[in-house]
Amino acid sequence: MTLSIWRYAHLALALISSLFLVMASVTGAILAIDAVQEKMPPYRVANFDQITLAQTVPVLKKNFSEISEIDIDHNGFVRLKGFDEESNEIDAYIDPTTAKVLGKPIEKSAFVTWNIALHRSLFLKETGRAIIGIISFLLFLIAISGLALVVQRQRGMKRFFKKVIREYFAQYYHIITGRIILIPVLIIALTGTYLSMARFQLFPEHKAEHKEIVASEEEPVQKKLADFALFKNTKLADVKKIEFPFAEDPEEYYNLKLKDRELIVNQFDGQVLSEVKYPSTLLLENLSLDLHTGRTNIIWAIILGIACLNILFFIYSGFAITLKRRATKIKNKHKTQDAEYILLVGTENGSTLRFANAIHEQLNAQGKVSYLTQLNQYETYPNAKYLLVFASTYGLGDPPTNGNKFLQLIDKHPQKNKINFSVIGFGSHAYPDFCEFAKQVDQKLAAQTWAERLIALHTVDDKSAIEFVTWVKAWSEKTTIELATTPALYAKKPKGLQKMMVLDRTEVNADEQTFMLTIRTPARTKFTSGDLLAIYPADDNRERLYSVARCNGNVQLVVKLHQQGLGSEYLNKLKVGNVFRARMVTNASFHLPKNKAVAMIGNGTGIAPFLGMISQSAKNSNNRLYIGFRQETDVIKKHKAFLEQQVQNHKLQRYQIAFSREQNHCYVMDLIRNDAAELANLLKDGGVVMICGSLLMQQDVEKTLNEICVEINGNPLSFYKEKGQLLTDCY
Ligand SMILES: Cc1cc2nc3c(=O)[nH]c(=O)nc-3n(C[C@H](O)[C@H](O)[C@H](O)COP(=O)(O)O)c2cc1C
Repeated sequence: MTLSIWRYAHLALALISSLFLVMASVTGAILAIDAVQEKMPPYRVANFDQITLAQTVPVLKKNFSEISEIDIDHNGFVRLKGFDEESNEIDAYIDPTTAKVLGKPIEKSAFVTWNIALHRSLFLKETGRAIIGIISFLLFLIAISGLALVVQRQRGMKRFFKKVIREYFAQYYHIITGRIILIPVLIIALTGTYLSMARFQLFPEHKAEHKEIVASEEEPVQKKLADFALFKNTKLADVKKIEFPFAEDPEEYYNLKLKDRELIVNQFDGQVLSEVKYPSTLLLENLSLDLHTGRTNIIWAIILGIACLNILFFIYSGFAITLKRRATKIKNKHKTQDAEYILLVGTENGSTLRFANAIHEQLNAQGKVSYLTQLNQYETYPNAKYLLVFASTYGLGDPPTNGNKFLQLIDKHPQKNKINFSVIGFGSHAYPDFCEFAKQVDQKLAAQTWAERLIALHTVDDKSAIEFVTWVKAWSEKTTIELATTPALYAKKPKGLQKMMVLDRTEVNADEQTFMLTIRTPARTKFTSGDLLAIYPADDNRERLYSVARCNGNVQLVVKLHQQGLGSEYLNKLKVGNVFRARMVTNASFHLPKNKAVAMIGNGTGIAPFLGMISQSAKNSNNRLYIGFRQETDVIKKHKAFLEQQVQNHKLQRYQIAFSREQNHCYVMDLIRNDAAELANLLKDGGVVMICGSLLMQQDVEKTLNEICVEINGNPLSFYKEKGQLLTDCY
């Protein structure tokens, strides 16, 4: 229940405000760049924060014949208005310690002024300002409801920053970036709201009203300005403006506007004649402006800019999540009262509905009267013979939102006839309470006098079509209703597949049971050696990944043929000229590092990405290769010739091959041990070790490398791993 309130609040608020938020975020990001740029001119002097008025005012008085005022802006730039010794009018940034003119005041560009107007009021004057104020407040509510959703999802505040289980891109990064950027977004929203409230004078207005000052009758004597206690104790950084006395008249004073108060100061002896403190609402308004604009701190301005861009990403990913949830719709041909088969679905993100729909459609196609609905729509079904419950689990083993009332509804609507029920739980072993809600439903139904369990509870881990088919078979057998048992029919079809063509292939090598494929991808496909080719051999969501090399712009891979191996048998059936559908997956953690010495270590098919990396290497690269095979075959002879060529081209420093089943058999570990000192040195000097091939080989290689590193370098391999000097791609 609580989840749904937060979710609907979060979504409704986002829907209402999204258009305005897009505009405010884009203009906000531009203004953040402007805030950073504003600080670029070198008008802020060194040690600005340490300079006192006693160091500034006398110097300025000496160098200018008349000063009307100085302004100190949020960048720490000091602007002086007055006249110089030659009576030229001055309005410029100056060095407060030397009185040197540094530059002319910078006017904001027309584009930035336009942006500010749009950001503050949408060009709608007061109405626009009111809208923006409301949107700021809505953003605050969105952030709070988002925070509540993440806390619920993570099962408590303490686990707020714990690992998020990745379901798909939009969902994952909505949460990940949301957690990081939450504080800046809350600050933007709160300060924006406060500024709008201040603008509409919702706080008492403040006017600095000084008491009446009576000038002394005595002839004033000018003390040294540098000796004024006030000037000595006041830092320039705490001053916003000083209005200078117009003439040497006892009734003319310094008017000092500090950050928190305003002072009237006697120009002859520096006495404070009147002091008015600003109210806290005004101080808060100034703080809000600093925090909202980032005008006082360049790093904060950058964070605000990133937060604005992130709000745009939230809008995109938030709507992507919503659309995904609503992707499958429920369609019924028959009425509830007539239905013999009642299918009830408990889903949060819609995938369970896809499975239920597939069964619903098959039943309808066979002329059965089937009715599909959500768990919370449960009622009495006068004609029902079969009840099928498809239930996912969320939170702490809780029901999904559309099933949160179901257990109570079972008590509320006892059925009149006997009904055979079957429960299928959808969940994930990544969570501790696997399919907990489905288990509760199964037990609750079993306790009803009208209900008879047809088959035991079945569970489906991570939307597995294969596990779902186990239930399909069991239910079909009991009911003698034929249902499709091909997993592919229930699986989500992978998206974004591209057509690829086989350009070349070798025969399967009899000893190694390996073969090499060269494949052409569509022209604009981006990939490099070390990336992965993803194929879907059964046209379902079962994916098989292969490490590839990029050779002459084509994909090259070495495949080990496994008996009844889904992926390898599929690839083995491909002939030159065949076209199939697949996609390239970027594997950035296994790309060849630039400008680093690299030791490539692998066995068997693990050579594939290395062949591409070597041919893609720059001349005189400090690469070496240690590779292990069973026997020397024709394909390996070809590899050898290729490697020889690369050594001559200075793309590979050297290579060594170990054959485990040749006469003087040796393993890749032996090669490593022989080169122990070199490899230890390579790691010590910041070089990288890349391992590709079997997991068993990886374990042995890491063990050997660890021994070498401890012995020679005095550091375990984990020391280099943490520094990203060990890259692996093993299977
Ligand atoms: C935030 C969250 C919490 C989850 N909690 C559980 C859980 O406690 N137990 C479980 O078995 N599965 C849990 N799951 C996994 C889902 O039940 C599973 O992915 C299911 O197939 C989703 O079905 P749906 O797309 O129909 O909502 C959770 C998933 C998410 C996103």
